[in-house]
Amino acid sequence: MIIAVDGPSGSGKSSTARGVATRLGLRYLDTGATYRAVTWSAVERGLDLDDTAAVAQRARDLELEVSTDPGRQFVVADGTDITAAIREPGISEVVSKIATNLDVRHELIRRQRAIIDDAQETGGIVVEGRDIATVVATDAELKVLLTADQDARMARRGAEVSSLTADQLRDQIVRRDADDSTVSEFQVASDGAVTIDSTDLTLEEVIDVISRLAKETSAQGREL
Ligand SMILES: Nc1ncnc2c1ncn2[C@@H]1O[C@H](COP(=O)(O)OP(=O)(O)O)[C@@H](O)[C@H]1O
Ligand SMILES: Nc1ccn([C@H]2C[C@H](O)[C@@H](COP(=O)(O)OP(=O)(O)O)O2)c(=O)n1
Repeated sequence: MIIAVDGPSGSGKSSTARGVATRLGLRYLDTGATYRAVTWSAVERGLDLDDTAAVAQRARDLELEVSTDPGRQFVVADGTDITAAIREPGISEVVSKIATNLDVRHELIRRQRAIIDDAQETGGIVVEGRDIATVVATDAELKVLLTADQDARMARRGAEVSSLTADQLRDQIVRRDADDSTVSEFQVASDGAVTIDSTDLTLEEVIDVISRLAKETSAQGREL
């Protein structure tokens, strides 16, 4: 089984998807981490992030390992553990430049699909990002568009990274979503996707709803 969770920044995709995977005994893939890893590597090498060909070459050359264990997340790039480094505000500020590079997307989608294929042999995977239902795994059995209103998303991110100024917070949520929307459709539900508005739901409630939908979907599949 593949469960796709897409949505804007701060809607709760990572925490919800990880919670659902833990509860249902599935693997978990944070596709945003792959874009962050390429960003980290390009910055570390001092590449001009506007040089799309050079950054795309970096994406192809990068040796990347992304954990799919929902209980033990890590990202290793060219032998360096960058699990914490990719969450730094400096990476969040520029990651959209890399995520809007279509050659980078091509390479990372290829890698994401290989990880998803591997996970199918162990029962399935919850995959979260921006384009999972529409591009990466269009055959996902369950597709969720997770939303929350802008104020809730900014408040959540602010609570998570207390050092951010109001301007930085707005940049990370509003400006980044606007830039990312130019290459992926994650503001409107695609065909067959269920929209869950998490503004007034707790994390546990969202995990409950998606887990229940997954069980229903899987039971329907067995009846066919
Ligand atoms: N339904 C919810 N209610 C309140 N806080 C939430 C909810 N879902 C997630 N959060 C919190 O909001 C923050 C951002 O969530 P995250 O999963 O990183 O979002 P995304 O992956 O969509 O950017 C985290 O601190 C998380 O614990
Ligand atoms: N499938 C995906 C996943 C992430 N991205 C982009 C969108 C974001 O700007 C970056 C980082 O994604 P990530 O999910 O880590 O971002 P946030 O958790 O919302 O801060 O990558 C994408 O374009 N496609």
